[in-house]
Amino acid sequence: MAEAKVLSGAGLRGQVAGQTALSTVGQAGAGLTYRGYDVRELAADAQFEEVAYLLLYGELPTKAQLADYQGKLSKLRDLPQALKEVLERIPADAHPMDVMRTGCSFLGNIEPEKDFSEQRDKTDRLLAAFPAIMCYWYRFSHDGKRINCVTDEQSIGGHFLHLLHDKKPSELHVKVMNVSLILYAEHEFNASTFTARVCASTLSDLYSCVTAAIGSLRGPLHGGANEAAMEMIERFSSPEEAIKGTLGMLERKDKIMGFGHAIYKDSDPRNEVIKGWSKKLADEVGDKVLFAVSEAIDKTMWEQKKLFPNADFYHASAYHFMGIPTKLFTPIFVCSRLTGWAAHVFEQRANNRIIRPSAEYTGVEQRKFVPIERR
Ligand SMILES: CCC(=O)SCCNC(=O)CCNC(=O)[C@H](O)C(C)(C)COP(=O)(O)OP(=O)(O)OC[C@H]1O[C@@H](n2cnc3c(N)ncnc32)[C@H](O)[C@@H]1OP(=O)(O)O
Ligand SMILES: O=C([O-])CC(=O)C(=O)O
Repeated sequence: MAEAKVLSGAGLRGQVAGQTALSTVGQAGAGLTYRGYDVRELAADAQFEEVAYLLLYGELPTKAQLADYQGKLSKLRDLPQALKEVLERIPADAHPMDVMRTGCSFLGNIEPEKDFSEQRDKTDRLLAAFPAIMCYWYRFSHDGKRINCVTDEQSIGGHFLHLLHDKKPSELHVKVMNVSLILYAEHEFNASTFTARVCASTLSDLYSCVTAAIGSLRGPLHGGANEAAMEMIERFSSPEEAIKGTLGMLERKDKIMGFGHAIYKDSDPRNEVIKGWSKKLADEVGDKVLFAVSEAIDKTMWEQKKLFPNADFYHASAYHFMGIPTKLFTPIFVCSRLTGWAAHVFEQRANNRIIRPSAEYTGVEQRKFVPIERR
C-alpha cells in the first residue's frame, strides 16, 4: 500500500517567502488587488495595457501616458526574421507552451538584456511580441501561412485574435480578451512567479526568468489547467452526463482540473467575472451544451467536495466560444502573466538576496564509502 502523503508544510504552503507591493491574494474584502486596486474593478473598466502599465511602471497611466504606451507596444510587435525561421522549424505537434518558451529564449539571444536598466524596455518588447510568436508558429505549422505579424488593432487582445483568425475581431471578443488578460496578469507568489523570482535572485537576465516561469506555468496544476478543463468539459454532451462523470472522477480520486486553489478557500474572485463573460459568449454562439455542462460540474464539485472553480475553469469555455484552439489557452495566460512575472523580477532585483531555503534531510545516516569492486 502507498504510504500516506505528509502534507504539513509541504509545498511551502502558508509560509511567507518574501515581500511584495504588487498584489494581495485571498485577504479579507477584495479577494485580489493589484497595487491596491480590486481586480474586479480593473476588469470592468480598465484596458489590459493600463493594468500592464500599473504593474510595470507603478501607477495607472494618464490618458496621454496610455496612448504613448499603446503606441510604443504597437511598434514593437513585428518579429525578427531569425526568430520567424526558428518558429518555422518547430513541428505542428509541438506544445505551444514549448513554442513560447523557445520563442522567449531565442529572442533573449538576439536582443539580450545587457543591463538591468533595460528591464522595462525588454519587458515591453516581450509583451508586444508574444502574440505574434504564438500565432506565427501556429498559422505556419497548421495552415502553411507566413502571416504578417503587424495589425492595426490597438489592444493586445484584439491583436492576438486578429493574427489568429486573420480578420478583425468583434467588439465583444476584444472586450473578453481584455478582461481575461487583466484577470490573469498578477497573482503574488504563485508557482510560476516564484520561479521567476528565484531565477532573478541569482541576478540572471529577464529572458531566463520569463523562460523559467513559462516552464512552471505549463503544468496542469497551474496554468495548464485551463486546457485540461476544456478537454474534460468537451467529453460530456449533457449536464446529466457531466454530473455522472464528475461523481465517477471523484470516486476514483481523480483531480478535477480548474477546481480548488492553494490560497483561496471559498471562491476565486476572478471566477465570477470570467463566468459572466463565458455566459454572454455562450448566448452569442447559441451554445446549449458547454456552458450548462460547466455549470453542472461546478455545482457537483461544490455539493460533493466544497471545491470551487478557479480562474481557469470558465476561461476554458470562454476561449472556446471565441474560436480559440484549446492548445493556445495557456500561451494566452503567458501573454498576460508576463506583466506580473516581470514586475516581480524588478521587485526582486531592487531588494535582492539569493533565494536559497534549507531542506530537512530524510536520507540515510553518514556511512563509509565502499569501492566499486567490493559492492
Ligand atoms: C489560475 C491559475 C492557477 O494556477 S489556479 C490552479 C489551477 N490548477 C488546477 O485547477 C488543478 C486542480 N486543482 C488542484 O490540483 C489543487 O486544488 C491545487 C490548485 C494545485 C491546490 O492544491 P492544494 O493546495 O494542495 O489543495 P488543497 O490543500 O486545498 O487540497 C485539499 C484536498 O482537496 C483535494 N483537491 C484539491 N483540488 C482538487 C481538485 N481539483 N479535484 C479533486 N480534488 C481536489 C486535494 O487532493 C486534497 O485532498 P486530500 O486531502 O489529499 O484527500
Ligand atoms: O496563485 C496560485 O497559486 C495560482 C493562481 O491562481 C495564479 O497564478 O493565478
